[in-house]
Amino acid sequence: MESASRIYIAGHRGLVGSAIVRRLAADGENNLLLPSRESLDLTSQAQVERFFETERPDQVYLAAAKVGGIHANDTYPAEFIRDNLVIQTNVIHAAWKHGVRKLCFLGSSCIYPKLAPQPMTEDALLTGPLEPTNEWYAIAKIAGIKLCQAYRRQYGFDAISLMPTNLYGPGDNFDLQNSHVLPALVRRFDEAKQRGDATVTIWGTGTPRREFLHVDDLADAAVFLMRNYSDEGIVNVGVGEDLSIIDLARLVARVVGYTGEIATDASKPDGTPRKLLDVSRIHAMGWNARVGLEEGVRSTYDWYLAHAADRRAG
Ligand SMILES: NC(=O)C1=CN([C@@H]2O[C@H](COP(=O)(O)OP(=O)(O)OC[C@H]3O[C@@H](n4cnc5c(N)ncnc54)[C@H](OP(=O)(O)O)[C@@H]3O)[C@@H](O)[C@H]2O)C=CC1
Ligand SMILES: C[C@H]1O[C@H](OP(=O)(O)OP(=O)(O)OC[C@H]2O[C@@H](n3cnc4c(=O)[nH]c(N)nc43)[C@H](O)[C@@H]2O)[C@@H](O)[C@@H](O)C1=O
Repeated sequence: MESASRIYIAGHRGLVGSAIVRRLAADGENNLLLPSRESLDLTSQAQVERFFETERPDQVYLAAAKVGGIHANDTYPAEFIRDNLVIQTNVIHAAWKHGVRKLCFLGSSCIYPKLAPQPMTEDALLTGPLEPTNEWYAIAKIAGIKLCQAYRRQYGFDAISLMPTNLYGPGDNFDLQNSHVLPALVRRFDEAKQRGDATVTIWGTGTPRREFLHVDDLADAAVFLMRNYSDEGIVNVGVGEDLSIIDLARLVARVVGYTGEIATDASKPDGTPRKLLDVSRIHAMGWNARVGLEEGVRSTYDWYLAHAADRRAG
């Protein structure tokens, strides 16, 4: 039987979108709208309007965005601010206009000030200057939060905003230049092991601290909040624990089986010194992350190995 709710997952081929599809499918949701990128370019207002008018989704998970790690954010500031502003404005407006019942917007922990007190509570938003390497992306994400809040206040549109910490898992981007640190290190250590390299050099000083959430936990939180939360306040989604980048590198090296040296390269940017979310708000609602970091890195490495041949072919 077809589920009653028509659910559109924007960005369903990406890390987060594909995890939300898996999570909803596991619950028996089989009325998912998954248009191809070729048939629906979300930067085109006309295409977005036509899609919503024709398909009439009931719910929307907005997981389509221009996304990347520290180097990509710093190198393509125009694309990061423009694409994200345009995609989210097109989708949020069309969703409201065509009667969507509920929308989930995904922000990021980088919306908080560079030197926000740790762990960062939701109230830290707009209390200080942003981290320069990703301020373009962060400004777009803050505008997305404000769009959701404004459409709720003026039109009563039920749009909620989640702030995930750094994510990883199956379906991640393993590009050496443009990805986030965790997938980059998985690939770097795996390739170094294959070649028998004596040293792997990671970017920056290794001292910044980051928090990592498995994408299946994020998808679970997004579905949980869509079912149980309806307010304008943003909600942090993380594990509430962080580690230094050098310790992450040691963990990934151990999982991959790389036994050489690990060096640091201080000429590369560190980014924000620490980014740890205060997750007491979502814990108080009854949600907790489940996947431990080592277990998550192991399963991500397995996924990477199973798909490395596809990547080489592509
Ligand atoms: N990854 C992370 O660590 C974090 C991610 N987030 C947020 O989660 C959300 C999803 O990120 P993530 O899954 O990692 O990113 P990915 O890059 O893995 O996926 C992004 C998706 O958006 C789609 N997309 C991009 N531009 C367009 C467009 N113009 N038209 C249609 N589709 C488009 C891509 O399509 P295609 O597959 O065709 O390229 C892809 O499926 C984003 O809002 C991001 O900001 C928040 C915190 C951390
Ligand atoms: C999710 C989040 O992601 C980004 O912020 P970030 O956390 O700084 O990003 P990152 O994962 O790329 O790096 C984390 C740390 O790790 C170090 N590092 C070491 N070696 C590699 C390496 O090989 N690749 C990368 N990418 N980083 C490396 C790197 O120097 C930095 O100190 C933003 O785009 C932001 O917009 C955002 O939302």
